[in-house]
Amino acid sequence: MAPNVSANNSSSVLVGIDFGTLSGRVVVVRAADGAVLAEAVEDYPHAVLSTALPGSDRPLPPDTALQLPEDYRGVLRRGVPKALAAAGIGADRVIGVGTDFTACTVLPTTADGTPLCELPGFADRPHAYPKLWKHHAAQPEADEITRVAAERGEPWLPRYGGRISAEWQFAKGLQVLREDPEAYARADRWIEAADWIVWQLCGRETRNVCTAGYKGIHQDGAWPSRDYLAALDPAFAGFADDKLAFPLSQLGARAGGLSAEAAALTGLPEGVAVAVGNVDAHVTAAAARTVDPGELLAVMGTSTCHVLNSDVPAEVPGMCGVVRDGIVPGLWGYEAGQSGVGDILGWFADGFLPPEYVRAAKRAGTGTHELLSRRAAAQPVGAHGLVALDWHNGNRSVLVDHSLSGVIAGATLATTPEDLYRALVEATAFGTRTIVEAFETAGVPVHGVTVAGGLTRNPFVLQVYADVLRRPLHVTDADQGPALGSAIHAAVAAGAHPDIRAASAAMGRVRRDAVRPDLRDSAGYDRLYDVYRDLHDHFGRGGSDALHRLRRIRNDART
Ligand SMILES: Nc1ncnc2c1ncn2[C@@H]1O[C@H](COP(=O)(O)OP(=O)(O)O)[C@@H](O)[C@H]1O
Ligand SMILES: O=C(CO)[C@H](O)[C@H](O)COP(=O)(O)O
Repeated sequence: MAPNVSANNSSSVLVGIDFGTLSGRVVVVRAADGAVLAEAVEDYPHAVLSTALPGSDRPLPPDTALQLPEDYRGVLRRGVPKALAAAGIGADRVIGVGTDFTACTVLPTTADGTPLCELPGFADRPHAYPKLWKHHAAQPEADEITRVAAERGEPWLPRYGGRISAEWQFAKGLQVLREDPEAYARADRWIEAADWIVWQLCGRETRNVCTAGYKGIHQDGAWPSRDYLAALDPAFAGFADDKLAFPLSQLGARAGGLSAEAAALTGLPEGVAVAVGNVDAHVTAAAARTVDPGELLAVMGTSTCHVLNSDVPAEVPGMCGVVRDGIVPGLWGYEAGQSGVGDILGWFADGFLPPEYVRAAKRAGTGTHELLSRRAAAQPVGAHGLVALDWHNGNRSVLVDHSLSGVIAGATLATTPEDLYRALVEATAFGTRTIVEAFETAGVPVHGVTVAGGLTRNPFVLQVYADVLRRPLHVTDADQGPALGSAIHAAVAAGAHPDIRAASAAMGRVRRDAVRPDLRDSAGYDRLYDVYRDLHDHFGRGGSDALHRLRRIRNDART
């Protein structure tokens, strides 16, 4: 039964669910003003499958990153009731639910949405599982997709900065065709997890303009032509028509009502509005109030996504994509990104510290990130004599090459862990500066920079970014920015606010100018950034193919 709470009732609440890389986060939010009444985090029991499938000891190939659909359902089954209980409110006050997902996280399903990996006989086939956004094993297919598109002068290629990423739908789909043609043939649908989860909630398939545009190659109302796909592989000709095609829904629209099955799973009332699916970064623009042209949002977590609206389409070399209505209906939405940010810091802080650092952090009652940040912050800019390249998870923008890897230049016998940590933080900030400059150089103005995501909890990281960018940073005032954004979209789908802009103004939360640059430090960072640019172009633009050779040597040795 639909609840008896009207859309504009002051007691109405929304549920927003953010499906992240390792967990799902659920928030319960007041429709009137966006106040977060409660939140719950539900870890995925199987996290990321990168070494073996559950119950198997057969090693997965390098750069594989898979997940389990049942872990996503667990967030609905356990996370939603937990958040409702923590809010201490009756489920009958909920008028809508909105979701966002990492992307491109994509899975093969049957015509009724059953994931292939759940069919008898498919549990031991890696290509039957959802491929997480950071599954980078489809780089050869991505290179081929780009090369053939460039040769044929496909008109959509400049909308993707001139290169199609290994992370996106077509590269991953072509990899399945090449490596497991039976699984490819059995998949009736190839669907973003962002749309699959909405299917689980309202019992019918929908497809959103955001993932279709950025992660699929849907531009100006069309998918890539059959001719183009056949030029990649005759067996791939029907990929878009057969497995992707579906009428696209605008962001903020109502995908349907919550089904009886999903109501039983979540404890939410049957029939409440379910918002159209969305991507974690793009949905956060509503929470961060960055829905107007020129307001760049950097969602800084495991990776960083940069999203930005503009009145005009432009060709920005190395961006992920520009999509009409891709963030907010009526504007051109741009996306760029860095595939590793928090993950690079975590890789170092969790794996490479001498025991005395771990003990010192324990004694101080903090984590290793806090200890390293405090020690690194005490240094003058440049005192470590280091510059790093932030490519430990490949380069998403502006080089679009996931065969690249990390570099640290300048290490000596005097280099300390806090020096290295600082150099890695700076490298990620330089990566963001490279992206901001690419937008501006291409004629897409960046008036302001807002940051969101888990890394905003680290004041040292924020200060480095403000100094490197020479700009004040606005900081999203919500612990779970994407989940709040999803709740805002749910409010629009439920009719509590007329559109995303109005809902963002009423429910979004941001601290303007929360971090100001120290321009003396900016001058020091400019000198380091010059070195970063040199190394970036040397290793990333053909000066040396050392990183590609190392990747080949690694893959040969492992196979
Ligand atoms: N204090 C910290 N400073 C910098 N990075 C951190 C800190 N704590 C955790 N991280 C990193 O932040 C990332 C998690 O970010 P978060 O936004 O919470 O998740 P997600 O990107 O999955 O949404 C991890 O990669 C982790 O290594
Ligand atoms: O590319 C994306 C969005 O377009 C991914 O969802 C994102 O990079 C992964 O997000 P997170 O770092 O927050 O886990």
